[in-house]
Amino acid sequence: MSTLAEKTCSPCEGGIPALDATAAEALMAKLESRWTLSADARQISAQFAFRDYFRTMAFINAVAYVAAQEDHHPDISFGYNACTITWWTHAVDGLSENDFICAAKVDRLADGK
Ligand SMILES: C[C@H](O)[C@H](O)[C@H]1CNC2=NC(N)=NC(=O)C2=N1
Repeated sequence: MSTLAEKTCSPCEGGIPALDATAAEALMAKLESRWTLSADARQISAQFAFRDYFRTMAFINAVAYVAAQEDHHPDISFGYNACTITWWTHAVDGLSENDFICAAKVDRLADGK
């Protein structure tokens, strides 16, 4: 669906502004509809449901692999058969394009594309 998934994260150590709500909303349109933008436009998150604990953990490990490759790391919460992935860029205390690149890569993982 998205060429965002073909991009690579840029190292981010701050010094740039976070995306504003308008820019974040424009990038949201490139992600699958499972993603929601927080009310303050500083985070995006999505929930993923699975049949069992093993499948949930397998997906989380795949996301962790993407995070390690991109050097950009999500917050992840999980239970027996679901997990929530939240992306934000600590260095800018809000969203950067990196978050959307990683979310698009997670969409690709989840949808087998
Ligand atoms: C240099 C490197 O890009 C930074 O330390 C990265 C590591 N992973 C990161 N992950 C997230 N989510 N936000 C960051 O600001 C961040 N910084």
